[in-house]
Amino acid sequence: MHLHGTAVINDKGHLMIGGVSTIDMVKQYGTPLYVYDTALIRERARGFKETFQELGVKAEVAYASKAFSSIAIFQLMKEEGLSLDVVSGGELYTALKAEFPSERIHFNGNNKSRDELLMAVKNNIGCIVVDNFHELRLISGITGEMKQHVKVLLRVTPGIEAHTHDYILTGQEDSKFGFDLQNGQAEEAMKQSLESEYIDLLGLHCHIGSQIFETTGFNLAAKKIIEKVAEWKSAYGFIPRVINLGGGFGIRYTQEDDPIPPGQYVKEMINAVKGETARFGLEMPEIWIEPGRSLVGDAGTSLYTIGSSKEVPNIRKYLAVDGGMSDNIRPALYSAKYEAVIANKAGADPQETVSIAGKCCESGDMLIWDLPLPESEAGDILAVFCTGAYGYSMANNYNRIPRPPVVFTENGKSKLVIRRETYDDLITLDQLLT
Ligand SMILES: Cc1ncc(COP(=O)(O)O)c(C=O)c1O
Ligand SMILES: N[C@@H](CCCC[NH3+])C(=O)O
Repeated sequence: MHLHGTAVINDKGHLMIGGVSTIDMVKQYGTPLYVYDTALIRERARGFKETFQELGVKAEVAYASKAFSSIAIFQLMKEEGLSLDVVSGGELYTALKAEFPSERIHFNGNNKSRDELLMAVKNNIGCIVVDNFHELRLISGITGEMKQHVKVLLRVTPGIEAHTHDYILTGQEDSKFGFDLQNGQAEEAMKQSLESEYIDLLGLHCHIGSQIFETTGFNLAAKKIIEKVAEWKSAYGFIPRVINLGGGFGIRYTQEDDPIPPGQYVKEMINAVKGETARFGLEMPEIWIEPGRSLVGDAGTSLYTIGSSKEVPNIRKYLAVDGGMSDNIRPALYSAKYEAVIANKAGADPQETVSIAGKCCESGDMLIWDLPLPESEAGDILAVFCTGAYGYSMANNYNRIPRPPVVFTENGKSKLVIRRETYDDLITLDQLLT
C-alpha cells in the first residue's frame, strides 16, 4: 500500500490530507468528493518558478487550467504569481471572474471562435497562441476593426512523437494542432503575423503531448525550433522574444510510473535552448511553460463510499463505488491506472484483490482493476489518489449523475470551493415540451 502526495495516517487509522481527516470530510461534505492539498500545489508552483530563477532565465509559468479550472484554483495560482493558460471562452470567463490579471492570461486552442477572440482582445489578455491561418485572419480582422494591438505566439508542430498515449500526443506532424514547422506553414504564418498591423508577434509555442516521462522530446522540440529561428533571422530579421515549450510533464499515478522531478524537465530544456542559441549566435529568449498535471495531479484525491459488491467465482470480486466515469473518465478513455486505499482502514494490510467498478451503466466504467485492499464492507470509504488533474475538469453528467463537490485543505483546515451539483441543477437547462 502506497500513500501519495502528502497523505498520512492518523492514530485512528484514518487517511489525512492537508492535515484534515478524510473521514471527517466525508461526514461534512458527503461522497463522492474531490479533496485537494493546496500546500502541495503551492510547493509545485514555487518549484517551477525557483528553477527558472536559479538558472537566471526570464520565464512565465502558466498553469494549464484545463487540468482543473475553478475560481478558487485560479485565485491560488494568482497568489503564487503564475500565469494562466486557457483554451475556451468558459475558462477565460472563469479567470476573469477570479480577477486573474488579464495580462498574465494566455489563450490556446485549435478552433477559437470569433466571439472568443473578441473577448480575449477586449479584455487585453497577455497573448493569444495562434493555432492556424483561419484564426490569424480572424485576429487580424478584429484587431484592425478595434485598432487595438494584441500579442501573439504561433503554435508550431515540430514533428515529434513523444512516448505517451495516442490520444494525448500533440507534437507529431499528423496533428490537428499548430503550424507545421517543416513544411513552410509556420514560416508563412510568421510572415503574415509580421505584416498584420496590430499583431505583435512575441514568439513561438509548442506542446508535444501530456504525461511524458522523458526529456528527449522537449529537448528535440527546442532544438528544432531554434534551428528554424536561426534560418528566419537571416531571411526575415525576425527574432522571437519568447519560446513557449508547453506542458506535459508526467507524474506518478502508480508505482509503475517513474517520472523525473519537474525541475529536471525545465533544466534540460533550458540547456537545450542555451546550447542551440549559442551555436547560432542568438540571444537567449524568455522560456515559457504551461504545466497542468504536474501542478495539481498528485494534490487531488477522490473519496467514494463503497456500496455493492459482486463475486464472480474463481475470477474476480467487484466492489462498486458511488461515482465512476462521470467524475473520472480517464480509466475509460486512456486505460489510465490509479492506486487507492480504504480511507477508514488506511493502515491495514491488503487481504484480497478486488476491482473497483463505477456506478454508470457501462461495462467499461471500471476505475481500478486488480487492486489489493484490506477486507471491506459497504460504507467503507475508498480514497483514489492522484485525481487532481483532468478529474473534475472532465467530469460529466452521464446517467444524470450530479458532479461531486471540491474541497481544498491546508494547515489542518478544509474549505468547500465547488459545491455539489443538485438534482435541480441537472434540470435547470431543460425546457418543457408542453
Ligand atoms: C497546449 C497545451 N498546453 C499545456 C497542456 C498541459 O499539459 P499537462 O497537463 O500534461 O502538463 C496541454 C495538455 O496537454 C496542452 O494541450
Ligand atoms: N485529458 C488528458 C490530457 C490531455 C491534455 C490536453 N491537451 C488526460 O487526462 O491525461
